Amino acid sequence: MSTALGTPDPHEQPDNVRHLRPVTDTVTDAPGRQSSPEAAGDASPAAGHPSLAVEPKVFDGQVLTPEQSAEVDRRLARQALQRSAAAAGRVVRVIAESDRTARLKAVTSYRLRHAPRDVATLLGYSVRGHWRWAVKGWNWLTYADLRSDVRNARLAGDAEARRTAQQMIRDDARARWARLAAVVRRAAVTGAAVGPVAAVLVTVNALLERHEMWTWLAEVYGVLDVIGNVLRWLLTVLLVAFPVGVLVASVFEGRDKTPGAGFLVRPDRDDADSWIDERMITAALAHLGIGPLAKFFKDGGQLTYTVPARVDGDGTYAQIKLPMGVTADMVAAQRGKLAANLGRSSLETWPTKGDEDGVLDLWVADKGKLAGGAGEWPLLADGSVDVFEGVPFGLTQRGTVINAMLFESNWLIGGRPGQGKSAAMRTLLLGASLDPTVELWTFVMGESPDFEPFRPRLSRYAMGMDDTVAEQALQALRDALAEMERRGKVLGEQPGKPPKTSRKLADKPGLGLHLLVLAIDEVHELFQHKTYGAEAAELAVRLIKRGRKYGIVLVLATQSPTKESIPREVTRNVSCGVAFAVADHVANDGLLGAGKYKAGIRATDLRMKTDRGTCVAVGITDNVFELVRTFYVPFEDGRDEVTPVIARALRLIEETGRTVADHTTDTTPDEVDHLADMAAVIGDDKRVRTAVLLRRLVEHNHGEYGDWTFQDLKAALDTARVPVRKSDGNSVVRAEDVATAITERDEPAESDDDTGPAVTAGI
Ligand SMILES: Nc1ncnc2c1ncn2[C@@H]1O[C@H](COP(=O)(O)OP(=O)(O)OP(=O)(O)O)[C@@H](O)[C@H]1O
Repeated sequence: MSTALGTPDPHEQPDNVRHLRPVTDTVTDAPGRQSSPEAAGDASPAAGHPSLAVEPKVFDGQVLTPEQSAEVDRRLARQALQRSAAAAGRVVRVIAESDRTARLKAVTSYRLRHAPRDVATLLGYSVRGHWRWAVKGWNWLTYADLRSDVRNARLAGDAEARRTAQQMIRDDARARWARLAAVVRRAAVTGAAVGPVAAVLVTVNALLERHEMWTWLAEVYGVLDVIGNVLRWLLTVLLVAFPVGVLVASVFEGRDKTPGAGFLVRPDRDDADSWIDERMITAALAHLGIGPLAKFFKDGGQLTYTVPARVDGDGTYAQIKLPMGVTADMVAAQRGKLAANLGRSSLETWPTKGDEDGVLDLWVADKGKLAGGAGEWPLLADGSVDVFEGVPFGLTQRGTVINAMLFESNWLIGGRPGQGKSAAMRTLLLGASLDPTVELWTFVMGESPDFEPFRPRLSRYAMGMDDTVAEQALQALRDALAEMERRGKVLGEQPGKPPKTSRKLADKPGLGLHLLVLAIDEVHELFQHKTYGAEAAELAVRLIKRGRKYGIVLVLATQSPTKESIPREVTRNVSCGVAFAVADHVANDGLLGAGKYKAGIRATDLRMKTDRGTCVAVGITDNVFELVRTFYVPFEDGRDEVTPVIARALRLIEETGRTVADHTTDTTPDEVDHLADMAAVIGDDKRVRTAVLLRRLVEHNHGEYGDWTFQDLKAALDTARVPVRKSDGNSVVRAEDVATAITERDEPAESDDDTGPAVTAGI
């Protein structure tokens, strides 16, 4: 509802008219904004000036209901609030701006106050940076890093690593001089080409004025002048910028905390948690409860670290000269306590005797590093082997791959049941099988299929609990010994003083000087055999002592490395001892050698199951011992990764034009050649009585004929079509009949055989 009103008197408003506004409501609520003249000026009391005619104003208004009026009030209140907030914001901004200025002033004055200290710090960084550069330069010039490798390798007794580092120094020096020579040569060639031209230009310039020169020559000089000016300018800039740049770079270098100058900073390590340093070792040793050691520390003694704690593979190594009255054995005896003091498990802590009784070699594994297996066998999918270089066997505690030597090395592998002996032996033989010249004889003295996939690659193989296997293993030892004699003669005829079995000789098929590996699993069964044990032990000892030189080696595995089951001479003379988890110090020293347990080299600390596949080994590297995580090539639970490797090994043999030497003799009773045996035992006799023939057969091969009766003999003769004749009332077998039977049997084979003898692996 709208209404037109007369001259407004704001004090006299009808009740229901609370707000009257001009039609063109130009009055704004915003402060500072101009109100319209009608609203602001004309409606003011000044309008009542006497000289001014009072013009009645007409307002267009609206009569509001109380609710609408309340709403307008609220809106006005909100706008007033917003105006106040905006005003307050402006005040805060002003304060803040004045704050920033104050802060700037404070910071500037603080910086100025501390300027001398800051400059000193920067100078300090710069000096340190220059020092680091000098050290780096010196290290580079003197091959300090490689020399340190040589020193460490020498201390560790690692001849191979030492030789490698020394060779690297020589190679590096040669390359460096060659580079220098190349630079000098290039400079000389450039000087020879540019020098004369420059000399001519300088001379001409000195003798002639520019206007006297040909125009083009003067232009050349003009260009040269410009280039010269630019270069001069650049040089001036550089003379200022270079020192500044060097200063800035040296400050950055000085702030760098990464290892560079080795003795200024500790080597960076990812596994900071696992860090073991001399301080921790000293504290751990001080709390072992060893009387003389505790007294030494109490009296203020300081340990001498002949090798300071340093990263060594997956752990830390240190060598310590122990004080008077303390031996390394005493520390080794407290291994558990030492491990606890260092926050490690026993298996991760290896205190052993150094070069002398009073020198402690300590190697501590990084926490949890030994828990992982060795990973995939490097030759699983690809590759061949030079057995004279070694076979990948496992990872050392330092995390490096061990190339185990089979050539000239006899092995004794032992440990409690199910800890990985056969698997380790399998890995060694698998590696050897990938050298096409290697001949493998394998006997398993128990019912175990561990080596079944090897069959086609083996020249001799027998597996089982019965006596025939023991007999064949014994025969193999006898034959290996005879082979050794033969090789001795062949080797003696070779050039060289004295000639030595080598890769070169092994590669000559006619000589038969290739590596012959005779592996016997569960060998204690053979050595303890009541009929064949004594002879087997004697032959094994002779082979171990003398066979190496002729390329014949034994790899023996056993669950029971006691002196009753393994001859002492075998234990003493094998070069590589491998102990998986063992029960006691007797088994430990039986495998690793006398005194090893006392010296801290203990497979007793390996845990059944948990440390399956991990062994302590001696003789497989130049180090006193190795803790080895062996590679595992599975052959169990329907998983067979051995057969493909054997197939590859056979292909390698084929590619070299060889065949697997087949010396397989009588792997089962049925394969015994009865006729040949009869011919052998009849010898030069024309005929022998059947009773004599049977007796001689039993003597000849007890395993095969020991339980034969006359019926068995008769049946065998019938099968071979050899008649039993009568002579002076006795039943006899004639040599002539046996020979005829052999001829008739072999005839078809002989007629087929027109290809000549095949070259056999290694022969
Ligand atoms: N290097 C390894 N890594 C992982 N597991 C392994 C390793 N070696 C062996 N094993 C596991 O241990 C089991 C037993 O291994 P293996 O048969 O070689 O033991 P063993 O000591 O020869 O036992 P036994 O004395 O009974 O013949 C294997 O079936 C395998 O599961």
